[in-house]
Amino acid sequence: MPLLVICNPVCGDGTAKALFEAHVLPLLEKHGKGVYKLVETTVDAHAGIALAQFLESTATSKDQVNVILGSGDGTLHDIVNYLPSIQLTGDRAGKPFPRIHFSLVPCGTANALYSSLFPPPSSDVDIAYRLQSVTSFLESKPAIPLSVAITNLSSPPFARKRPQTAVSSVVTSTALHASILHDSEALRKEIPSMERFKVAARNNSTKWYTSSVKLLPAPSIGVVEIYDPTTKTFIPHAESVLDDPIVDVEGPFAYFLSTVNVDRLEPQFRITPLSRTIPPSEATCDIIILRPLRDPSNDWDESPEAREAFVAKLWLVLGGAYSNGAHIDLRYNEEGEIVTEGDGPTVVEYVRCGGWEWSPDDMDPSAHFLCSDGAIFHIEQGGRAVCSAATPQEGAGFAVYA
Ligand SMILES: Nc1ncnc2c1ncn2[C@@H]1O[C@H](COP(=O)(O)OP(=O)(O)OP(=O)(O)O)[C@@H](O)[C@H]1O
Repeated sequence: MPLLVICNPVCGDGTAKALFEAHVLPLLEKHGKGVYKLVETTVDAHAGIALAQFLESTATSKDQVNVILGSGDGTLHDIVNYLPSIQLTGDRAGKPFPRIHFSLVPCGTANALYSSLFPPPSSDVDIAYRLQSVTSFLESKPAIPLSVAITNLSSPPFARKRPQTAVSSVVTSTALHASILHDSEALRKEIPSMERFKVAARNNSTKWYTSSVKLLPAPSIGVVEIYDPTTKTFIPHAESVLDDPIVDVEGPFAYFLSTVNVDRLEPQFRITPLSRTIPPSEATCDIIILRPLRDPSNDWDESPEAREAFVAKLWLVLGGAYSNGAHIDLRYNEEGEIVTEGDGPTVVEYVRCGGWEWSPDDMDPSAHFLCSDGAIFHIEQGGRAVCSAATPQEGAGFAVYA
């Protein structure tokens, strides 16, 4: 079975190539795994094109295809977006794509998927930690199918345009997370370090995002589920029943972030922790929603003062994600203080469902950003984003050694 190695030399701290030369390639050789082709990506989005060319040049192979991928999440994103958008030519023309099995070597900045599959013991990780997915491949362990979240960004009906599609294997977000990713890119020249994310977060901390949201059930469950901190389980959402399962959620929103496959976006930032501790039985989106007007101390007040007052609560929630996902159990007391006990309203709504729709208010430009695995998209005026989770069929799609 031919083996393709793809390495992004510019991801993370730029040491992927050295890591491959010193450790990954010798390990493959030691196990008799001849590398059919070694690709160092030379430009943005190169990985998907290289994999498509590889598939076309190995058309006789009926087996699954194995790829060793040295990168962060963005390079995987390039692949999962490019392949479904093309038709293979040559001997593969008209034939279905084979299943593609990835062995991940974490070389990026955040490595959300890898650190979700292999939670790091501490912030200091050694070579053995980084070679676990390759080792699983070498030990012929089964690969886990990757779910994807497919988001269609549609224009207003009168525009008569095809929707734009974004495929995520990690995160799809709007509101604060999308704004941080958007603004930090603009700050890259001025602040090349990771500090730019902190600056972008501070600059956006008082923003609330106006949008209408619909939560859609996963087909086999039939209703939208919500996490209940009392029972520590997902229960049917109070507004979702089998014959009327769609839940309408009104903003404003401070945070709206949806994941597939991962419980964290960085090694210690467990934003959707239950995707690991209560794994879903089918492809679902785990969504964290923070709506400031749920705060009992807020009397439907959207003034600048109310937004300023909420910032400390926002940081408490995000701090909880850094404390092993503790934010999902936080509640408000009657005074609107955030507490860890009692039976007050939960601070975040942690939803598990089949998909969602985000229809931003035309008057709120910041609500029009959407982030798909770090790539930023813009929802047109009058348009909306519709996201649904999907799992590949047997023998197709993407899988990863874990
Ligand atoms: N030679 C190259 N020059 C410039 N960009 C590249 C090159 N090769 C790949 N890229 C781009 O680099 C981007 C970032 O890669 P990736 O996300 O894998 O690393 P990261 O951002 O450091 O990690 P993470 O996503 O885990 O935070 C990808 O979008 C990819 O298209």
